[in-house]
Amino acid sequence: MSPTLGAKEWYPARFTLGKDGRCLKGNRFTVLVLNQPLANKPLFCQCYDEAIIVAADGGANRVYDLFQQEKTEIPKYIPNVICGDLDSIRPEVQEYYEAKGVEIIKDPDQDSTDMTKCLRYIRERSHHFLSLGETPVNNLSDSQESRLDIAVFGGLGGRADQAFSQIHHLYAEVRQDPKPSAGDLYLITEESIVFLLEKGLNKIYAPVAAESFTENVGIIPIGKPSVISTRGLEWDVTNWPTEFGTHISTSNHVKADVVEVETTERVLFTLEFDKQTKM
Ligand SMILES: Nc1ncnc2c1ncn2[C@@H]1O[C@H](COP(=O)(O)OP(=O)(O)OP(=O)(O)O)[C@@H](O)[C@H]1O
Ligand SMILES: Cc1ncc(C[n+]2csc(CCO)c2C)c(N)n1
Repeated sequence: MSPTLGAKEWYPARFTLGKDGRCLKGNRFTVLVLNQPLANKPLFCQCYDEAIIVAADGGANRVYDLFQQEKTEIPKYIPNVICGDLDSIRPEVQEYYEAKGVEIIKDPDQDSTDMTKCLRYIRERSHHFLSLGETPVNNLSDSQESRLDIAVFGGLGGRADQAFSQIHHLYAEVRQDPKPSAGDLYLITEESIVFLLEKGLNKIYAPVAAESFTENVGIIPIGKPSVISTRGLEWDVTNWPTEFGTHISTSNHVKADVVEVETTERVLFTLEFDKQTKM
C-alpha cells in the first residue's frame, strides 16, 4: 500500500443514524428521491433537516405517501424542488406542493431520465445550495467542506435498466462536473450504501462501532477489471486482480475504523446499513 498522501476520503456515515457525532455533522448535502419505495423512513427524516431535497418526478409521490398514516407530518417534509418530465407525479401531489411554493421544473426531454435531469439541475445549483448552508461544524477534512454530496434514495431497486442507469451516473458524474463544489454521489438502497471508489488510494471512514453499518462490505469491479489492495478487512488482499468471471470480493468484513482500498480502476464499494437504518 502506498503512502496516504492524496488519498480520496469517503464519509458514508454522514447520512446515517449512527451514534458517532463526527459522522453526523457535515455541511449541506442533497437528497435525490427517485420513484422507488422510500424504504429508510427514519433516515430520510433525519437527512431532511440538513439536506436540500430534490424529487425526481414520481419521487415526489414517494415523499408525500411516506406520511399516509400521519398526515400532519406531510407539511413538515416538503421537497425543495421537483424535477422531471412530470409524467409520474400525481396531480394532487403536484397541486399540494405547488401550493406550498415548491419549485417545479418540467423538462420534457426524452433522451434523459428524470434522475439525469435532477443531477444536471443539482450540479448547476451546487454552489448556490452550498451558500444556503450554515458554517460547517464538523470534523470533515478540508477537501470535503466545500462540496455538495448527493445521496440518491431508492437506488438500485426496481427495474434493471434503471438500476444500470444509476450506476452509469456514478461513473458519469465525475466527468460531467469537475468543479470543486461537485460532491460525491452515493446510492442509498434498502439495505446498503453504494459509491464508486476512485483510481488510486481511497480511505473509507465507516467504524462498525458507530453503528451506522454492519461489517458486510463488497468491492465490485463493475466498469473494468482492476487490481486492488486493501487494508482493514477480514480478507485483505494485495495486488489482487479482480474481474467479473474470475474473482470479486463480496461478503467481506470491515475490521478497522478506516478501510483503505488502493485500486487501478474505479470499483464500486458497498456497505450494509446497520439495522436501525434499514426501516
Ligand atoms: N421501475 C423503476 N425502477 C427503478 N428506478 C425507477 C423506476 N421508476 C422510476 N425510477 C427512478 O426514479 C426516477 C423518477 O422516475 P419517474 O417517476 O419519472 O418514472 P419514469 O417516467 O418511468 O422514469 P424516467 O422517465 O426517468 O425513465 C427515474 O429517473 C429513475 O431513476
Ligand atoms: C438511444 C436511446 N435509447 C433510449 C431512449 C429512450 N429514453 C431514454 S431516457 C428517456 C426518458 C424517459 O422519461 C427515454 C424515453 C433514447 N432517447 N435514446
